[in-house]
Amino acid sequence: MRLSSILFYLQAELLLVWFALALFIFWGALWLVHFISLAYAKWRLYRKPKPREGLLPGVSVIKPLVGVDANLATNLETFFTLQYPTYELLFCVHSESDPALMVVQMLMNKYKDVDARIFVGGEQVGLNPKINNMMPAYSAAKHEFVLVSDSNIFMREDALLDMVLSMSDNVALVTQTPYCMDRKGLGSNLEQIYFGTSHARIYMTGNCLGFVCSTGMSSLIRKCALDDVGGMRAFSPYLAEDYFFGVALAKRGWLSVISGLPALQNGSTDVHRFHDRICRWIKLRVAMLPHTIILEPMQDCMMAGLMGSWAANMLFDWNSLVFFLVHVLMWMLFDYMLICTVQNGPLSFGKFEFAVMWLYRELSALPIYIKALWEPRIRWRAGLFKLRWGGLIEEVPEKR
Ligand SMILES: CCCCCCCC/C=C\CCCCCCCC(=O)N[C@@H](CO)[C@H](O)/C=C/CCCCCCCCCCCCC
Ligand SMILES: O=c1ccn([C@@H]2O[C@H](COP(=O)(O)OP(=O)(O)O[C@H]3OC[C@@H](O)[C@H](O)[C@H]3O)[C@@H](O)[C@H]2O)c(=O)[nH]1
Repeated sequence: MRLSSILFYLQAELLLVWFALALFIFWGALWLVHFISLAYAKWRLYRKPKPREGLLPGVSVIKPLVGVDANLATNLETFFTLQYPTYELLFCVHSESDPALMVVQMLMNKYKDVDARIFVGGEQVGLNPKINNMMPAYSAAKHEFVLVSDSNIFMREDALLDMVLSMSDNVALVTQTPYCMDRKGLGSNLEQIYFGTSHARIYMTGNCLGFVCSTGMSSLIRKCALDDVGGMRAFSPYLAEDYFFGVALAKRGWLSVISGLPALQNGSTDVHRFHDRICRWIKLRVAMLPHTIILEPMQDCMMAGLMGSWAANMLFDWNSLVFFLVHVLMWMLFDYMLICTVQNGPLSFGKFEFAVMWLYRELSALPIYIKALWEPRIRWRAGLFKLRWGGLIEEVPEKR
């Protein structure tokens, strides 16, 4: 063999070793994320908030609604029975014909002494339909804090108090960590496992390390701080208004924190709808934060296992199959500990069912990710959208 060929092979080998080392360090960092998320969840979730001196501030609760599902009445009723001294409920629907209106009216008749109003038709301030829907309520909100709460949220009686008590003087945004109520059905269980494991891991670590990752299904906002960055209307060019609230507030030096109680999503769902929603969220993240195009699939269990086992084999000659299997088993164990912490009580499914559904979710993560990249258009309720890099919305006209 010629000297130049030997040198070429040596250089290629060295490059591979460096590449393997980088992957191995990344794999190690993912385990650090596991530890941080578990420790942070144990520290922050379900801890008793410190009582506040003086009067509790008033809260305007904005409920954007579109249509009805089997649990809507139950979920909305929990807002009429909140244990909190001063709050108003502001229900928003796009049109007079929305069936959610009847549900709200029925509840308003049942709880006549709760301060509640309905806003119909929204205000067209931009392309984000949720913002358009909420705009009249936001303009009419009379309290110092605004709680944006999606239609599928079930509130424990003490949840609003818990959120307000998490709001200190330097904080402008308190989000409830997205999680789920115990529900029956494969779709609901998969959703609960996703939010209690993969999502919670990043949400806990992101919040612990001060990254903006606000998922706004249940978020308490200091109204003067949001007004200071342009009010709600300023975020109508974005589909992921919740994330951009967090970014804008952080730029002004405000902190975002999580509350002690997680958000209890209690909409009716199935496997198909769950996948669609995850797919839609991936499209949002890819447009807003292009670096997640590579990072996101790499931080999933299976992909991380493949990378780690190849790197460990390359660097230390360890058996790849054994490494991969131990990796998956340990990852599942850490995820189980995390979901138990977020649940703070027994799960509604057994350990074996957890293992099977967790495996299915992890194995489907990459195909769902590829599907999301394959079709960049986003269907959200009645609208069809496309996002430009940076997260700005482009409306896509429906084909007739
Ligand atoms: C060495 C470890 C590297 C880990 C990098 C992780 C990169 C992000 C990968 C996956 C994202 C997972 C999902 C996070 C939850 C987002 C849920 C969501 O999409 N919500 C949208 C709808 O409500 C919302 O509009 C968007 C919110 C923005 C999410 C931003 C996610 C970035 C989080 C960064 C945290 C990094 C923590 C690890 C640091 C070592
Ligand atoms: O056209 C719409 C669509 C949705 N909405 C409302 O927006 C809320 C969230 O809608 P969905 O439950 O369909 O969607 P998601 O749970 O995936 O929302 C999530 O992702 C997109 C972000 O903008 C949201 O803030 C976030 O909660 C609901 O309360 C829904 O009623 C509208 O008011 N109008």
